[in-house]
Amino acid sequence: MRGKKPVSELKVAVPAQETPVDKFLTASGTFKDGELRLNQSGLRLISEENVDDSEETKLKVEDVQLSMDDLEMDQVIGKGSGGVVQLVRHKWVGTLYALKGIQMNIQESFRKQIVQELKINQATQSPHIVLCHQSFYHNGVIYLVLEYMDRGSLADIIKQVKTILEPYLAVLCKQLTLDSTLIIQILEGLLYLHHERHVIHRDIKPSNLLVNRKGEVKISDFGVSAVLASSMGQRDTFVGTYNYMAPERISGSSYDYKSDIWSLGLVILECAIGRFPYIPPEGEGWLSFYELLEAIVDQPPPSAPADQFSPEFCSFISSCIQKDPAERMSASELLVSIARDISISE
Ligand SMILES: Nc1ncnc2c1ncn2[C@@H]1O[C@H](COP(=O)(O)OP(=O)(O)OP(=O)(O)O)[C@@H](O)[C@H]1O
Repeated sequence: MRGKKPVSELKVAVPAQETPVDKFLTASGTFKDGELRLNQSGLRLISEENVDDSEETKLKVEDVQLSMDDLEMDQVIGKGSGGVVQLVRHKWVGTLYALKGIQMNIQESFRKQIVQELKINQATQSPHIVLCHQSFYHNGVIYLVLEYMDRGSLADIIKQVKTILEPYLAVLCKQLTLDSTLIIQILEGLLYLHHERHVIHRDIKPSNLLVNRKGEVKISDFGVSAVLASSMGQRDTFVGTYNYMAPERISGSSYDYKSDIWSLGLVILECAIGRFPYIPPEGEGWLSFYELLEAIVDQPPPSAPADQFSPEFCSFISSCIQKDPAERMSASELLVSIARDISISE
């Protein structure tokens, strides 16, 4: 291809950090330097005589290793047990990312090893999983450069709207296209993790289900906690909330993909009724968090109130929240059953 240079020959005159962005960006937001064009859609080489717009000539900005110097902090958008999540902007290209910092009090060599493992783990490609573009290590903190989900998490949404209406949650909604419903999107994400990546997420909860303005719902934190735990030789040490954990995990039995389905059922029920489905004994709060765990293991599972929700929705919830994993449906079985319900209703 005429005019196309190997990437290794690229010479980019990087402006000094103090230089204002508008000195090297055109009004349309394109950075120009000789044959180089850098804009919202990525990095391109353009021969003066032969402008080739084919996909092959495009290099995404995420294909080049990012560092802290490339990113401009905007604001803190969340806080997890590992550290804060900040909204950041790529200084040259303007793309927004969620930058998650994980502070770990472990040896530097260990942290570098974890970043290496995370890079291998970045192969995830599913429209239903939050993309981790890159990871790097900076000043004692491991940073993940994540796809920015601009409507935050389901936890944030539940706080704002109290309940999410069944038509949006459920499947039998004529106004919405099939794949726009929340349940189907999460199930597709789980199907990908379980069947293609052969991993259990282990931490499905409202704050790990992120939403964007296009109405897409994606599963986040996939692999990150698993990689961090395994890198530290603590695969079974769980940090986070136990509220959504399946009974077989709480009681220390062996568990499989179905444990994610239990968590999904509880999350969807919580979205529908506007509160965590397990309620403490009348007039009391949970005396301790062990009481809640005991209730999950010993009590009958919660269900969707039949007088408020459709039989299909109630049956979906009960197919997920079965205490015996053998009785619980898998992601693929749930998707098949939803498709069957839809075809019957049409
Ligand atoms: N990619 C993202 N886009 C937009 N907001 C995000 C993104 N990732 C995380 N957040 C926000 O940051 C919050 C904290 O996320 P984080 O993953 O650090 O912790 P968590 O899942 O809430 O808790 P834990 O660390 O216990 O798992 C989320 O609830 C969400 O509001």
